[in-house]
Amino acid sequence: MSVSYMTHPLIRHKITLLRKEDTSTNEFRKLVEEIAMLMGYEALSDLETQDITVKTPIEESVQPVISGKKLAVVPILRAGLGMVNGILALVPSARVGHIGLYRDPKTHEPHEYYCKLPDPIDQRQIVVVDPMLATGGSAIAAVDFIKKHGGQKIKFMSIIAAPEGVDALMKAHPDIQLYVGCLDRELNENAYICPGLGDAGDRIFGTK
Ligand SMILES: O=P(O)(O)OC[C@H]1O[C@H](OP(=O)(O)OP(=O)(O)O)[C@H](O)[C@@H]1O
Ligand SMILES: O=c1cc[nH]c(=O)[nH]1
Ligand SMILES: [Mg+2]
Repeated sequence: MSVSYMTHPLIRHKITLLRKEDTSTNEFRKLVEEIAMLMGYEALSDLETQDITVKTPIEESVQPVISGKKLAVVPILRAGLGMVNGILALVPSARVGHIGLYRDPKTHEPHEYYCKLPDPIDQRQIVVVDPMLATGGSAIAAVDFIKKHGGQKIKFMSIIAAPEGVDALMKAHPDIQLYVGCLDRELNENAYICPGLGDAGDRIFGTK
């Protein structure tokens, strides 16, 4: 598995704003979408293209376009939903799958409550999105599910990750490509990322 950590100042700047506890729900949502788009720009640099013939005012020419139908964005609900439009702004014709998981507050184990993927999935480039990679339990369960349904080319994008989550995901799925906006220090006793940004789902949807 390859892990890429974002170094672009625009991404790092927006992640800093995201962390502030007085960032409003509205602002938080916008930032998550913008960061997803900027990270997507980096993560999709090897996206498949196909050649088409276009007629310019001067002449006919063969030029590349994105094979958009071949991409699937798969948010892990709920918080991953906040990143979807950022990726769709780059590849509007991408398909969207959904994986519903919540972390048990006591055991921190992921529980699945919804799954729907584009069919067929085996030839698609899949980009799983979730702003937080903490213990890695949710990410591992999501990739397990995608592979069980035939997904093979998998990228995973998280805005903030803990070292524990990166290690666990690398161990469980060494074949995927991971893109991390910022690697934080550690998990606390409640398996929250420190310094982190709190509960991403609650901050995106204004719950709690
Ligand atoms: O790496 P892990 O330890 O599994 O933690 C990360 C997961 O926790 C959060 O979801 P949460 O369970 O809070 O659900 P929500 O998005 O509905 O708030 C987050 O969005 C990840 O999916
Ligand atoms: O810090 C964390 C850990 C898991 N989920 C979150 O939303 N935040
Ligand atoms: Mg949450």
